[in-house]
Amino acid sequence: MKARNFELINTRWIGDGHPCFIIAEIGQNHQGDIEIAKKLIKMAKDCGADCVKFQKSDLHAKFTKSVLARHYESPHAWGTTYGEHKTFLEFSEDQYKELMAFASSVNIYFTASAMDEVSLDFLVNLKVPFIKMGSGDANNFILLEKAAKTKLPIVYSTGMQDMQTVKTAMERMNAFNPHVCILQCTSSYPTPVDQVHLRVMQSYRDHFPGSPVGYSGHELGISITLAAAALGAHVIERHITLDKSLKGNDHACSLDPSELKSLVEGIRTIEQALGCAIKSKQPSEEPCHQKLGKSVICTQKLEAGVQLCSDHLTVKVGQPVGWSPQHLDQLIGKTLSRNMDQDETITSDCII
Ligand SMILES: CC(=O)N[C@H](C=O)[C@@H](O)[C@H](O)[C@H](O)COP(=O)(O)O
Ligand SMILES: C=C(OP(=O)(O)O)C(=O)O
Repeated sequence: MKARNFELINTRWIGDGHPCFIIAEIGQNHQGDIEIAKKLIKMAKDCGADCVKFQKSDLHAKFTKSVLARHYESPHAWGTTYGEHKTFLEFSEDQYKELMAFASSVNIYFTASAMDEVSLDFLVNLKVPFIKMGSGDANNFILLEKAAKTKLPIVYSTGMQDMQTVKTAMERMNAFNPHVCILQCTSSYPTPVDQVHLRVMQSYRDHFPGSPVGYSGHELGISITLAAAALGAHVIERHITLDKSLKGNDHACSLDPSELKSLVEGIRTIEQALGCAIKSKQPSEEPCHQKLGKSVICTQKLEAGVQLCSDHLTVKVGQPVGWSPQHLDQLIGKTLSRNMDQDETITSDCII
């Protein structure tokens, strides 16, 4: 069976046997202001996220002229046309370099989604450790293949797609690159609870046995994302914000600092609680076992040399804790080494 893990970043693996990798998606919640972007990077680090992520576009490579010229009437618009709006939110290549250096100075991983071929080339040159492919490109096989050919690991989000498209996309990427992590995602802001479908993660696990599987969420709050972690998500991505009431399409469904901190703490607690699949008595159970654990007990006074039969034996809470009830059958036919009282616990030294 293929191992479901790979090295995402030098020494940091994702997948089975490794901690959940938590991506704080800054996206365009920086309001086009590099100082706010730095505050968000610092906030993500302080809250315990593993990585910050931006969205890199070359507007003429990503959008047609008519889309850029389209009137953008929205309370979240930063310009009168969609082009003006997106230009306002786009950082320059030098600003990306500055942000990457800042992330490195606060010791958090940095990457961005490559939203077109020009941006992919730029991010590769920038030497981001892995490439995020967002849902807008989840069916853009040409760009996905180009990303795969860079040989950088890929985190691939799958909003707005069906299973057949996702399967084809994975095949096309895996032909060049085995290191693709796939995220369940619904691209609505905020996502209605009944359109989240965390169970898709299990379908991805079944269909892509060599791939880590995670969740990129746009719902309100943190409980659904915690559930994704409890279902074993290897990677979690959520948008972050300094203030949910700020202007911008994504702020309302983003996590503020207190939510991000709670999410990270919750994920780390869940990971510990998921533990391992081997059932065994735990060290912390010993006091309860000593107080309430049952033992095999004599039903009557018995003399040394008696051969035990089932009528001689019952199961009760006794002192000391002795012969375990699950092994009661092994006592039948055994000879007592000493006299025993009614209600006395059988211990291993009571039989020959
Ligand atoms: C699918 C996709 O790319 N979604 C992104 C990631 O989740 C979003 O952050 C969009 O960039 C954002 O919602 C767009 O908002 P506007 O159109 O107001 O700039
Ligand atoms: C759109 C993006 O992500 P997702 O589809 O996971 O929301 C992105 O990373 O730019």
